[in-house]
Amino acid sequence: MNTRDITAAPPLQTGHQPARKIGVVMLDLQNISLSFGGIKALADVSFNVREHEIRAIIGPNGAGKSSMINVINGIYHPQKGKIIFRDQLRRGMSPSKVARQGIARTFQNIALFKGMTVLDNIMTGRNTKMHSSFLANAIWWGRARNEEMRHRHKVEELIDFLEIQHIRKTPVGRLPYGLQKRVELARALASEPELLLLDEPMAGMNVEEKQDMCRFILDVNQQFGTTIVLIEHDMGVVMDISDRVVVLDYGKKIGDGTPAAVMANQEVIKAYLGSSH
Ligand SMILES: Nc1ncnc2c1ncn2[C@@H]1O[C@H](COP(=O)(O)OP(=O)(O)OP(=O)(O)O)[C@@H](O)[C@H]1O
Repeated sequence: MNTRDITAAPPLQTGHQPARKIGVVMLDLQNISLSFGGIKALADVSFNVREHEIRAIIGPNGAGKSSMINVINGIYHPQKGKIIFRDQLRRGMSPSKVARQGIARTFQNIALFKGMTVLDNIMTGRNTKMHSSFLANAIWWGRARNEEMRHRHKVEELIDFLEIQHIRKTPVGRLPYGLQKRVELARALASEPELLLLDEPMAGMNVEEKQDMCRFILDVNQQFGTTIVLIEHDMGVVMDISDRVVVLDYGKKIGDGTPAAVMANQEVIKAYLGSSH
C-alpha cells in the first residue's frame, strides 16, 4: 500500500479508544506566516491544540509541516502571526526557553549522541529539570546528590515504560533504527513535557515497529496526559491515533477536523492525488 494515499488508508490495529478527556486550548497559532527569502513556507495558518489531544499535521512534501513544528519549538520565528501558549502571548522565544515552558520534541532525522549509551542519552533530556549549578554541586553535595538520584529514578521509570531495559547500557549508534526512535522518544519525555512534538515518529519503520510506536504514543498520551502534535505521512496511523488533523499544502491550511472529516475533504483529496509523493 502506498501509505501516503489518503484514499487507501486502513487504520492500524492499535485498539485506540478516542474517548479521552480533551481539555481547553493549550496552544493557539494565529495567522502564522513564515518566509525564507522568496519561499513562503507558511501562509496565514491558524489552528489550535487542546489539552490531552493528539493533533496530527499532514500534507504533501514541502507543505510546511516541519516549518510549523519549528515555529512551535522556537527554532523559527514567523514574520507574521501570534503564538499563544497557556494564555500567554509568546515574544521571540529561544528553543531552550520553549523547552523550559514544557514543550519537547523529536526530530525527523534522529538527534541523539550516537556514542553515548541509551541511559546517558535519556539523561540529557533532564537538562531543563536540573537546578543544581556547578557551585551548588560543589558546596551542597548532599542536595546535588539527591537531585541526581531523582533524575536517575525518573529516567529508569521511562526505560521501564518504553520497554528498553535490555539496551540501557548499549551505545545508541549500535541500535536498529526503530529502537533509536524509541530512545529519542524517551529523551523527549525525560523533560516531562506538557506538549510533545513528534516529527515523523514512524518514518522508516516496518509495520510491526509502527504498531509498537503507535502503542507507546497512545500510552504516553493516556497515562501521562501529555498533549501530542505529530507530523505523519502514514494515513493509517493518522486515522488510528489522532483526535484532530490539520492539513497543509504549499504553506496554506486546506483542512482541519476529525480524521474522517479531513479524509473526506475534496480539497485534501485533490492535494494528495495531485502530488507525486
Ligand atoms: N531553513 C530553510 N531555508 C529555506 N527554505 C526552507 C527552510 N526550511 C524549509 N524551507 C522551505 O519551506 C517549504 C516548506 O518546507 P517544510 O520542510 O516545512 O515542509 P514539510 O511539509 O515538512 O516537508 P517534508 O514532508 O518533505 O518534510 C519548502 O519549500 C522548503 O524548501
